[in-house]
Amino acid sequence: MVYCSSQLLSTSFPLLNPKTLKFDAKYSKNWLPLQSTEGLVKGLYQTRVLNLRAMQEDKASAVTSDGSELRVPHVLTVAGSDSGAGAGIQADLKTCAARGGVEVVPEDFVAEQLKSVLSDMRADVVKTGMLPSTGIVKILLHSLKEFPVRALVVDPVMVSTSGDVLAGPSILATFREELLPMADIVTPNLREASVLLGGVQLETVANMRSAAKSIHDMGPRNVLVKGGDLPASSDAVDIFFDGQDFYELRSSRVKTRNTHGTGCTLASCIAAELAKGHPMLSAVKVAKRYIETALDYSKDIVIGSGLQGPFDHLSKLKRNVHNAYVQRAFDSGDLFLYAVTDSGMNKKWGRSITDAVKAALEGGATIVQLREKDAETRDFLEAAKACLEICRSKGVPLLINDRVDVALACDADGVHVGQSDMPTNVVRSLLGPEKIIGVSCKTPQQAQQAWIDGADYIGSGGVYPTNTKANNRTIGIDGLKTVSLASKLPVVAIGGIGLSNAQSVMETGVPNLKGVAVVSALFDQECVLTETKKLHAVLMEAASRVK
Ligand SMILES: Cc1ncc(COP(=O)(O)OP(=O)(O)O)c(N)n1
Ligand SMILES: Cc1ncsc1CCOP(=O)(O)O
Repeated sequence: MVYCSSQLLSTSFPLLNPKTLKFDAKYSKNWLPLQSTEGLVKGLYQTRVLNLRAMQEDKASAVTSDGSELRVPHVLTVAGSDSGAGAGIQADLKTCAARGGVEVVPEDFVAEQLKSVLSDMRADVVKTGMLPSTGIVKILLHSLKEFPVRALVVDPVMVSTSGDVLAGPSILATFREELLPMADIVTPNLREASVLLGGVQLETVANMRSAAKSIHDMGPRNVLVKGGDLPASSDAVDIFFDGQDFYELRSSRVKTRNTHGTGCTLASCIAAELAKGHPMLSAVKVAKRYIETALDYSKDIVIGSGLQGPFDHLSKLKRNVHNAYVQRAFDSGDLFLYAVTDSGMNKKWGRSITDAVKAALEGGATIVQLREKDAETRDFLEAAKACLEICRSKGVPLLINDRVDVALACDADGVHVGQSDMPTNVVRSLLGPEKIIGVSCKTPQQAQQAWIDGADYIGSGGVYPTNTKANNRTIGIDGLKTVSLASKLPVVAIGGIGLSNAQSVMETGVPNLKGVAVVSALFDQECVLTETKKLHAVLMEAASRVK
């Protein structure tokens, strides 16, 4: 069995002497030159190899009874880290272990590691996974007495997915008698709960409740019996018992083979929430929701061909995991012919938003904004999703007017906001660095602020009077020039612009004025396609003159 000490050391102590746990050049001397000359990646694998190598080095100097040197074979693996553990350094380690190349780390070594980490980093919460020997459990308990933590989360890993019991009778007794009484929460699945209780059958939610109670009697402050393996259950039901009340925590069962590591993940998430200071029940609820979401995001991922596959822990950080679309970077040229929709106008002419957007794209629109002032949220979202598909097929960005929530929900390319909408810096923090943000500006100060707050472009106007937006102050061509000259961001002109005046707007000659944004000139017209084509031609003509 490989009990990899580098799990404990990997992130914090890359070049440690395993005996003293101090930095020791001895453990780097053979390694660093190789690393620097070969340009190898530093990181997890380096640590693991070093630890193995370090341990082996000490052994290599041992002498056998007949006086000859006991030479332990060394394998140096130079590879990447595969978090799925099927390839890379993890596969190398497992293979070496299988072939007799790695040994279980000595208990005093684990004790030293725990001491080093707990005394130095003052952990808030400790979470345990598979503990391979009674000695190591005892060392852990001893360390926790010496360096108390706020909470101990015990994931009693005792039965493998294939059903093998990983913990022998003596370790089981230590779990029951010593580890569980110190735990703030223990999180057995059905098989582990059954093993802890001496082999009782657990087949119903009622069984799970009595198991939670019996395990609680062993001493942990809280028990979570996980019912993922409960037969004939459409929900994933877990029973949480805090010694007083039972809570039946249900989530929908995600149909996927990618469930490898859910137990470790759930317990780690509970630990993370506790470390942040959250109460136990809410930590458990968050963890359960996190698992459900991550499983759902990863349900169709295909990695490996075994019975179980890994899921994507970082799905929350990646919007729309299923969507292979990679948004291209914003280009100020996108502002050339900016089509801004208006549901009232399209309704008046008897067409859907999607038909209107299709026609505008066909006519040459280079960016689209959905400005659906009267739409119900759900209809707006549906329209946005449909238009997004159309725009993406043409490689044209689609922005949402005002509604950051709608943009996030459909993963639109960005948002346009006005001076009384959500502040631009808040929009940026919600949307992240890649999305496009436009801001309406009528003054140089607003333009300066938009730049500071992280906008990508500004919309400036109304250049001319308009019937589309009520009570909108007109700034004229001069106002547009003043704002554009002051702006560090590209500018699109808006307000009352159409075939008759687009050329005058573009001929202002301010270099960062990149195009015109229009509503009625395209959408309050019988044929969107024709009008867009005509406006595109006018803009092209103007652009050729300016050059
Ligand atoms: C490109 C572009 N420029 C300006 C506006 C106006 O936005 P805002 O000031 O938020 O007013 P409403 O559009 O919300 O009425 C715009 N939408 N697009
Ligand atoms: C939304 C907006 N913001 C400033 S003017 C305006 C309306 C533009 O519409 P139109 O192009 O029909 O004048």
